[in-house]
Amino acid sequence: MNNKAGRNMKNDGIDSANISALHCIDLSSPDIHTSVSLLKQACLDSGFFYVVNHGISQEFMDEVFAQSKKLFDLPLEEKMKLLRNEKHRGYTPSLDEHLDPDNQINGDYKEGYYIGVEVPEDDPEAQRPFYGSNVWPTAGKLSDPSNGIFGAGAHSDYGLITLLATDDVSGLQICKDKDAKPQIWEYVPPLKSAFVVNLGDMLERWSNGVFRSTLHRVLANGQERFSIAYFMEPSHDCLVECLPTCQSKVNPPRQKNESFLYAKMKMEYLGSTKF
Ligand SMILES: O=C(O)CCC(=O)C(=O)O
Ligand SMILES: [Fe+2]
Repeated sequence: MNNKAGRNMKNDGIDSANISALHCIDLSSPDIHTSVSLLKQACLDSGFFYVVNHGISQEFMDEVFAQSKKLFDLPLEEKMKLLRNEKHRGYTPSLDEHLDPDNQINGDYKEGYYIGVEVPEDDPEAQRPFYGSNVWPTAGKLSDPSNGIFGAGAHSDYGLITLLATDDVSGLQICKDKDAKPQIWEYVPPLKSAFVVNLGDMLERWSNGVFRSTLHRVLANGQERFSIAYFMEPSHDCLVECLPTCQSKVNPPRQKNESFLYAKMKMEYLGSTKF
């Protein structure tokens, strides 16, 4: 994903909002008990946390970001040859996506490039929604929330877990209480070599609302910004049913059991089924 903007600010633009203090899970730590308790606390609190020492080398990540920059630096007409298909794979130009229509005048200013599990065109699986072949191969705006201009509008991710790698430009914000008035947005600052991890709606649903899928958005601060998100999801047939440890007589399951595909399509097309 690429957020471009036309002018540089004199700082990184993060002085006007709170900064979120997220837990950092060190996968190389021998102290599993502490890691597990930090992880649980993060899942209960906001569903957002950092992961470090995850085994993916900085050199590899630098190379992935360099390739991403090369792709987004191509002239628009070249990128349009990779335009997203009906399976949501491929290039999404600036303003193509509209993650928060209630609060956005235009679409998201970000550009995107979506790929998923590669399924050959002649494979029966390729006919299923969201499955299929991948599409292979600027001066922008400063965000202005009061005028509905965002790099990416407010949304929560609908899958299980999202792993997000970003460059060192700030932009991601979370809102832990979506019903608060006014909403309070906190920056999640980039942390070198870490992935930002966040839980999606399906995990919130699985845990009967115990684990949190938190609203987030991206503000463009005047600098070019690159991020790469990996959305982890169960198979389409997987039944999303409330975990036994997350229900009781006084706290019965709040959602019906549904296949992941059905629940996902409902969220996509009929609006959110979040608690
Ligand atoms: O670019 C970012 O920091 C967040 C992207 C995001 O929220 C998403 O792709 O779902
Ligand atoms: Fe997201």
